[in-house]
Amino acid sequence: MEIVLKDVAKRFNREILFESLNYTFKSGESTAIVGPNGSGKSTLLQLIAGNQLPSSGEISYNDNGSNIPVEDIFNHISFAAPYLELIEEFTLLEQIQFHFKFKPIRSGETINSLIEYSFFDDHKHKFIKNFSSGMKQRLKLALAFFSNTEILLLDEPTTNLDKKGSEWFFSELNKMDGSRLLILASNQEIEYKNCHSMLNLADFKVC
Ligand SMILES: Nc1ncnc2c1ncn2[C@@H]1O[C@H](COP(=O)(O)OP(=O)(O)OP(=O)(O)O)[C@@H](O)[C@H]1O
Repeated sequence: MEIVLKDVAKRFNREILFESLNYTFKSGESTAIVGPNGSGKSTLLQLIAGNQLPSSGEISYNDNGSNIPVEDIFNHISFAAPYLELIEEFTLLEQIQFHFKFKPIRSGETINSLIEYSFFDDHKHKFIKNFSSGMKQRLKLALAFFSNTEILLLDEPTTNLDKKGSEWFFSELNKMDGSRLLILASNQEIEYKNCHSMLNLADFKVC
């Protein structure tokens, strides 16, 4: 899998976040997207996920020589971010079952193994609306890690996680399937220090 950004620019009204962005993300590689607050890290993830369109330029997705249309890329992506919502009216179990109706679960894993591995055993029937912000973030990450998708997008992954949650996150990140394509947006070096490469949006800011 390759995600190719060709001359990508994004602006909101008169504010140009970045332009002339040329970059190729590849399977088996992890890339950190860094840059100051407001430089467009989250926006770039939204473009890559196909949730927003670039103002100019092109994003293409190539899987072993065949092009994946942007409207299908959702099937290949797991995306965890503090601003992406869970379904508050669901219980934990319902949320997980619902998620895996759309994305296959990783080989060898089950809903129960996800619950156990992510320390949710005592919360199976608790409503998402009653989860703490750290529990919600841990659940979003667990759903992304346990989904059998080629592309993993993470935005500020340790937001709201306590020490145990952060340790859990880093151990899961370390044992991630090496064939996945990881893009991690962050302001915190501890989150992205093990990424193979870094894309600094400050380098693509219009002066
Ligand atoms: N839908 C929108 N309409 C108008 N402006 C927007 C919209 N979404 C984002 N922006 C603006 O784009 C800029 C980049 O926002 P973004 O959240 O992508 O930055 P970021 O690098 O992720 O920031 P942070 O480090 O604070 O998380 C900000 O100035 C933001 O206000």
